[in-house]
Amino acid sequence: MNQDQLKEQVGREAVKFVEDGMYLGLGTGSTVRYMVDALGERVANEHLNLVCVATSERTAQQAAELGITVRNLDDVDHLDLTIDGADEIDDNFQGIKGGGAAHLWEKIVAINSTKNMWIVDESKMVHKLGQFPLPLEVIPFGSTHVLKKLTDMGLHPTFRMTETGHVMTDSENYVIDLHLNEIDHPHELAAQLDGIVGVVEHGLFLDMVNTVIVGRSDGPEVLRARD
Ligand SMILES: O=C(CO)[C@H](O)[C@H](O)COP(=O)(O)O
Repeated sequence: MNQDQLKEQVGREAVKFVEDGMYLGLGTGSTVRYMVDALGERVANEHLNLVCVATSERTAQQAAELGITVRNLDDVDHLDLTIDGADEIDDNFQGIKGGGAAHLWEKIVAINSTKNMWIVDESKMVHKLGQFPLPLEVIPFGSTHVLKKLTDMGLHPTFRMTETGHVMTDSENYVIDLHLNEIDHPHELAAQLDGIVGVVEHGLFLDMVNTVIVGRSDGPEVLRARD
């Protein structure tokens, strides 16, 4: 099975956990895209009553086009479950997210969700975080000074760019990626990054996920991370 097939496999597996009446958070990314397609099929075929909150404009649009009810986070009082992708998950179920520049909204939705599930192909499972560049969402105003500070801290930052300029998030902020190779102490790094004025949010998602579904050639593996 290739990577796309594994992503589709976990996307389809994840929607089996969705129950009628749920308030559901929808993540962002290519794996989530398959999940939302599968969710749309269930909504259409089984007439499920769901209320969904999306973590990006992209996901909101896809879901709405499939006839899934999408509301703003501020218009719901709770979320039962959020299903999202991830860029890396380590042996302790700590994660890096933000490859799709959506980690700010993803983290806000995640912390307001009773349960969180991540769906990944097996290439995302690592022993130690850090091979994947760690994304930060930063306020454009003064961001070159934030970049310099991060450089001085030895964190090897680069702005995430397109051919035409800065990658912009849905909140119209920039993204800086930290090229770290290895993150020995994720909690300490998270605390350091939380203290930098101008950094809105980082892509370390620590102690957050309850269930991980890993796509493997011999079938999806469901891992329980925490209650
Ligand atoms: O954090 C994310 C977006 O900000 C995504 O969940 C993450 O990048 C995984 O994406 P994909 O499923 O396309 O590999």
